[in-house]
Amino acid sequence: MSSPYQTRRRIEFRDTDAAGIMHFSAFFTYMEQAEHEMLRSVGLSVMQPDGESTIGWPRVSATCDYKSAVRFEDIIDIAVSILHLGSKSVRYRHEFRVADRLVAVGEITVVCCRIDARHQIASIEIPAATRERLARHTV
Ligand SMILES: CC(C)(COP(=O)(O)OP(=O)(O)OC[C@H]1O[C@@H](n2cnc3c(N)ncnc32)[C@H](O)[C@@H]1OP(=O)(O)O)[C@@H](O)C(=O)NCCC(=O)NCCSC(=O)c1cc(O)c2ccccc2c1O
Repeated sequence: MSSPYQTRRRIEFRDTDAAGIMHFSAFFTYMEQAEHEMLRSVGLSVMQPDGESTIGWPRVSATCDYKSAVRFEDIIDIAVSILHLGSKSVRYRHEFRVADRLVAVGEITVVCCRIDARHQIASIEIPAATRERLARHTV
Protein backbone atom coordinates (compact mmCIF):
# COMPACT_ATOMS: atom_id res chain seq x y z
CA MET A 1 0.00 0.00 0.00
CA SER A 2 1.57 3.33 -1.03
CA SER A 3 1.40 6.48 1.07
CA PRO A 4 3.02 9.93 1.14
CA TYR A 5 6.47 10.33 2.69
CA GLN A 6 6.20 12.57 5.77
CA THR A 7 8.86 14.91 7.10
CA ARG A 8 8.99 17.94 9.39
CA ARG A 9 11.01 21.21 9.58
CA ARG A 10 11.18 24.20 11.90
CA ILE A 11 11.14 27.44 9.90
CA GLU A 12 14.58 29.07 10.00
CA PHE A 13 15.03 32.84 10.39
CA ARG A 14 16.87 33.02 7.04
CA ASP A 15 13.80 31.59 5.30
CA THR A 16 11.54 34.49 6.34
CA ASP A 17 11.21 37.95 4.76
CA ALA A 18 10.78 41.54 5.99
CA ALA A 19 7.05 40.85 6.44
CA GLY A 20 7.96 38.12 8.93
CA ILE A 21 6.60 35.30 6.78
CA MET A 22 8.30 32.45 4.96
CA HIS A 23 9.67 33.68 1.62
CA PHE A 24 8.11 32.07 -1.46
CA SER A 25 11.49 30.80 -2.73
CA ALA A 26 12.20 28.91 0.51
CA PHE A 27 9.33 26.52 -0.23
CA PHE A 28 11.28 25.26 -3.24
CA THR A 29 14.33 24.51 -1.09
CA TYR A 30 12.16 22.64 1.40
CA MET A 31 10.57 20.66 -1.45
CA GLU A 32 13.95 19.69 -2.84
CA GLN A 33 15.27 18.67 0.60
CA ALA A 34 12.12 16.63 1.33
CA GLU A 35 12.35 14.85 -2.02
CA HIS A 36 16.03 13.98 -1.51
CA GLU A 37 15.22 12.75 2.01
CA MET A 38 12.37 10.59 0.64
CA LEU A 39 14.75 9.05 -1.92
CA ARG A 40 17.24 8.19 0.85
CA SER A 41 14.41 6.63 2.87
CA VAL A 42 13.77 4.11 0.06
CA GLY A 43 17.48 3.38 -0.42
CA LEU A 44 18.06 5.70 -3.38
CA SER A 45 20.12 8.86 -3.85
CA VAL A 46 19.34 11.84 -6.05
CA MET A 47 22.89 11.35 -7.38
CA GLN A 48 23.04 7.57 -7.77
CA PRO A 49 26.40 6.19 -9.01
CA ASP A 50 25.88 3.87 -12.01
CA GLY A 51 29.12 2.52 -13.45
CA GLU A 52 31.19 5.33 -14.98
CA SER A 53 28.28 7.77 -14.79
CA THR A 54 25.63 8.95 -12.36
CA ILE A 55 21.85 8.87 -12.50
CA GLY A 56 20.35 12.20 -11.42
CA TRP A 57 17.08 14.10 -11.59
CA PRO A 58 17.15 17.59 -13.19
CA ARG A 59 13.92 19.59 -12.76
CA VAL A 60 11.78 20.55 -15.77
CA SER A 61 8.85 22.19 -13.96
CA ALA A 62 8.23 23.66 -10.49
CA THR A 63 5.14 25.38 -9.10
CA CYS A 64 3.82 26.34 -5.68
CA ASP A 65 0.43 27.68 -4.48
CA TYR A 66 0.50 29.62 -1.23
CA LYS A 67 -2.66 29.48 0.89
CA SER A 68 -1.74 30.79 4.34
CA ALA A 69 1.30 32.56 5.84
CA VAL A 70 4.01 30.59 7.64
CA ARG A 71 6.17 32.29 10.30
CA PHE A 72 9.60 32.01 11.94
CA GLU A 73 9.86 28.91 14.17
CA ASP A 74 6.59 27.40 12.94
CA ILE A 75 6.79 23.62 12.63
CA ILE A 76 5.90 22.62 9.10
CA ASP A 77 4.87 19.11 8.09
CA ILE A 78 5.66 18.16 4.49
CA ALA A 79 3.93 15.24 2.77
CA VAL A 80 5.66 14.11 -0.42
CA SER A 81 3.77 11.93 -2.87
CA ILE A 82 4.26 10.93 -6.49
CA LEU A 83 1.36 11.94 -8.72
CA HIS A 84 2.88 10.58 -11.93
CA LEU A 85 5.55 7.94 -12.42
CA GLY A 86 6.19 8.19 -16.15
CA SER A 87 8.60 6.52 -18.50
CA LYS A 88 11.35 9.07 -17.79
CA SER A 89 9.69 11.64 -15.54
CA VAL A 90 8.33 11.85 -12.00
CA ARG A 91 5.84 14.48 -10.82
CA TYR A 92 5.97 15.12 -7.09
CA ARG A 93 3.29 16.80 -4.97
CA HIS A 94 4.33 18.46 -1.72
CA GLU A 95 1.66 19.39 0.82
CA PHE A 96 2.81 21.79 3.55
CA ARG A 97 0.83 21.91 6.82
CA VAL A 98 1.25 23.87 10.05
CA ALA A 99 -0.77 22.29 12.89
CA ASP A 100 -2.98 20.52 10.30
CA ARG A 101 -3.64 23.81 8.41
CA LEU A 102 -2.82 23.40 4.69
CA VAL A 103 -0.48 26.36 3.97
CA ALA A 104 1.00 25.52 0.54
CA VAL A 105 0.96 22.92 -2.22
CA GLY A 106 3.85 22.54 -4.65
CA GLU A 107 4.51 20.32 -7.64
CA ILE A 108 7.87 19.50 -9.16
CA THR A 109 8.55 17.39 -12.26
CA VAL A 110 11.98 15.79 -12.55
CA VAL A 111 13.47 13.72 -15.37
CA CYS A 112 15.68 10.68 -14.91
CA CYS A 113 19.01 11.48 -16.57
CA ARG A 114 22.41 9.96 -17.03
CA ILE A 115 25.11 12.49 -16.10
CA ASP A 116 28.52 11.73 -17.53
CA ALA A 117 31.97 12.72 -16.30
CA ARG A 118 31.77 15.93 -18.36
CA HIS A 119 28.43 16.82 -16.71
CA GLN A 120 26.55 16.20 -19.95
CA ILE A 121 22.98 15.08 -19.25
CA ALA A 122 20.73 12.81 -21.28
CA SER A 123 17.30 11.56 -20.28
CA ILE A 124 16.87 7.81 -19.78
CA GLU A 125 13.99 5.50 -18.86
CA ILE A 126 13.60 5.13 -15.11
CA PRO A 127 15.38 1.85 -14.19
CA ALA A 128 12.98 -0.89 -13.05
CA ALA A 129 14.55 -1.21 -9.58
CA THR A 130 14.24 2.56 -9.04
CA ARG A 131 10.64 2.56 -10.29
CA GLU A 132 9.79 -0.22 -7.83
CA ARG A 133 11.12 1.82 -4.88
CA LEU A 134 9.40 5.03 -6.02
CA ALA A 135 6.10 3.17 -6.28
CA ARG A 136 5.97 3.10 -2.47
CA HIS A 137 5.02 6.78 -2.52
CA THR A 138 2.99 6.84 -5.75
CA VAL A 139 -0.62 7.76 -5.00
C1 LIG B 1 16.02 17.09 -18.62
C2 LIG B 1 16.15 17.21 -20.15
C3 LIG B 1 17.51 16.69 -20.62
C4 LIG B 1 15.07 16.32 -20.76
O1 LIG B 1 15.06 16.56 -22.15
P1 LIG B 1 14.50 15.45 -23.16
O2 LIG B 1 14.35 16.11 -24.48
O3 LIG B 1 15.33 14.21 -23.11
O4 LIG B 1 13.10 15.13 -22.49
P2 LIG B 1 11.72 14.79 -23.17
O5 LIG B 1 11.11 15.96 -23.80
O6 LIG B 1 11.88 13.53 -23.98
O7 LIG B 1 10.82 14.45 -21.88
C5 LIG B 1 11.18 13.40 -21.00
C6 LIG B 1 10.10 13.28 -19.96
O8 LIG B 1 9.98 14.52 -19.23
C7 LIG B 1 8.66 15.07 -19.37
N1 LIG B 1 8.80 16.53 -19.45
C8 LIG B 1 9.69 17.21 -20.18
N2 LIG B 1 9.53 18.53 -19.99
C9 LIG B 1 8.51 18.69 -19.13
C10 LIG B 1 7.87 19.80 -18.52
N3 LIG B 1 8.26 21.04 -18.76
N4 LIG B 1 6.85 19.57 -17.66
C11 LIG B 1 6.45 18.31 -17.37
N5 LIG B 1 7.04 17.20 -17.90
C12 LIG B 1 8.03 17.40 -18.78
C13 LIG B 1 8.11 14.45 -20.66
O9 LIG B 1 6.71 14.48 -20.63
C14 LIG B 1 8.70 13.06 -20.56
O10 LIG B 1 7.96 12.34 -19.59
P3 LIG B 1 7.75 10.73 -19.64
O11 LIG B 1 7.54 10.32 -18.23
O12 LIG B 1 6.57 10.50 -20.51
O13 LIG B 1 8.99 10.10 -20.20
C15 LIG B 1 15.92 18.67 -20.64
O14 LIG B 1 14.55 18.98 -20.49
C16 LIG B 1 16.77 19.67 -19.89
O15 LIG B 1 17.99 19.62 -19.96
N6 LIG B 1 16.12 20.58 -19.19
C17 LIG B 1 16.79 21.59 -18.38
C18 LIG B 1 16.96 21.07 -16.95
C19 LIG B 1 17.41 22.20 -16.04
O16 LIG B 1 18.36 22.88 -16.34
N7 LIG B 1 16.65 22.41 -14.94
C20 LIG B 1 16.89 23.48 -14.01
C21 LIG B 1 17.77 23.12 -12.82
S1 LIG B 1 17.94 21.43 -12.44
C22 LIG B 1 18.20 21.39 -10.73
O17 LIG B 1 17.98 22.37 -10.07
C23 LIG B 1 18.62 20.14 -10.12
C24 LIG B 1 18.16 19.90 -8.83
C25 LIG B 1 18.44 18.70 -8.21
O18 LIG B 1 17.96 18.46 -6.96
C26 LIG B 1 19.23 17.71 -8.86
C27 LIG B 1 19.53 16.50 -8.26
C28 LIG B 1 20.30 15.54 -8.95
C29 LIG B 1 20.78 15.80 -10.22
C30 LIG B 1 20.51 17.01 -10.83
C31 LIG B 1 19.73 17.98 -10.16
C32 LIG B 1 19.41 19.22 -10.77
O19 LIG B 1 19.93 19.47 -12.00
